[in-house]
Amino acid sequence: MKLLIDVGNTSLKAVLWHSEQSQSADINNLPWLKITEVIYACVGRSDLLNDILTQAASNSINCFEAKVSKKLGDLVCAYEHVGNLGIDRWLALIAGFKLYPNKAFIVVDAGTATTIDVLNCEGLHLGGWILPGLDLMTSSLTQNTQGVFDDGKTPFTNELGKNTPNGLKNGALVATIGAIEQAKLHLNAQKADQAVQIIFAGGYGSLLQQQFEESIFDSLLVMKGLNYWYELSKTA
Ligand SMILES: Nc1ncnc2c1ncn2[C@@H]1O[C@H](COP(=O)(O)OP(=O)(O)OP(=O)(O)O)[C@@H](O)[C@H]1O
Ligand SMILES: CC(C)(CO)[C@@H](O)C(=O)NCCC(=O)O
Ligand SMILES: [K+]
Repeated sequence: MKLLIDVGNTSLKAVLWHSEQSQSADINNLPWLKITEVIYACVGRSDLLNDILTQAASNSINCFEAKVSKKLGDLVCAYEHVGNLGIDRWLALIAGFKLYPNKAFIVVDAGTATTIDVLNCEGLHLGGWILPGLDLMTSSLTQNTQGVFDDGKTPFTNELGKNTPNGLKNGALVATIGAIEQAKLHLNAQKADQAVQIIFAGGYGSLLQQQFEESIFDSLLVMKGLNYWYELSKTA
């Protein structure tokens, strides 16, 4: 089985992958005898990752770090400086492309940051946006103003706010929804007759998914991307 690791800005996630199935991994007690290779991606540095890579090396297990490339199969990256695109964004696009081949889609990864990426039906990444994640949006306001406060229990909804926590939380949610609506315009301009598939991932992905009919949430999107990246890189 493979050990797949996704290091974000807030947390490290690891799963064991075997015969197209994922299984949660206990990073304090990894089954090194059963692991054939480690495939990882990181957008920030991590001591925990370094520790796992050291353990892999002492077990003579090969480790592969996923990197963004200008092309991967039929997928083409929008960035001129591909090394600047977050690897988590590229992996989410790779996974989406495998899930919906020849289909235009938008990937929304909602974690510490919210990223929105647009891919057309030819596999061309048209580009995307980076927004503060929902928590960053609200905390930047509570920390930089006198009067804006959160009560720790108000949910994110798309209603108009009639008190401060409502105004704050719902403002963050609708700003994010509005950005996704803007992303749809970039694909509708290309193909007016086709519905656009939206794929959500990340800690707030499930909440956002509920705002868009016929969209999907896939908590394993980046992990699936790691797995496909490895398969495609081997044959490239
Ligand atoms: N059910 C949930 N599980 C985990 N995180 C959640 C959940 N609901 C909301 N969140 C929020 O999602 C964020 C974490 O998301 P995620 O794990 O995708 O990001 P990350 O890996 O920490 O960050 P990034 O990849 O953007 O650096 C936190 O802001 C957390 O408060
Ligand atoms: C935006 C984040 C932090 C989201 O995890 C990550 O994708 C990243 O560090 N990106 C680098 C900048 C870019 O994607 O243009
Ligand atoms: K992430």
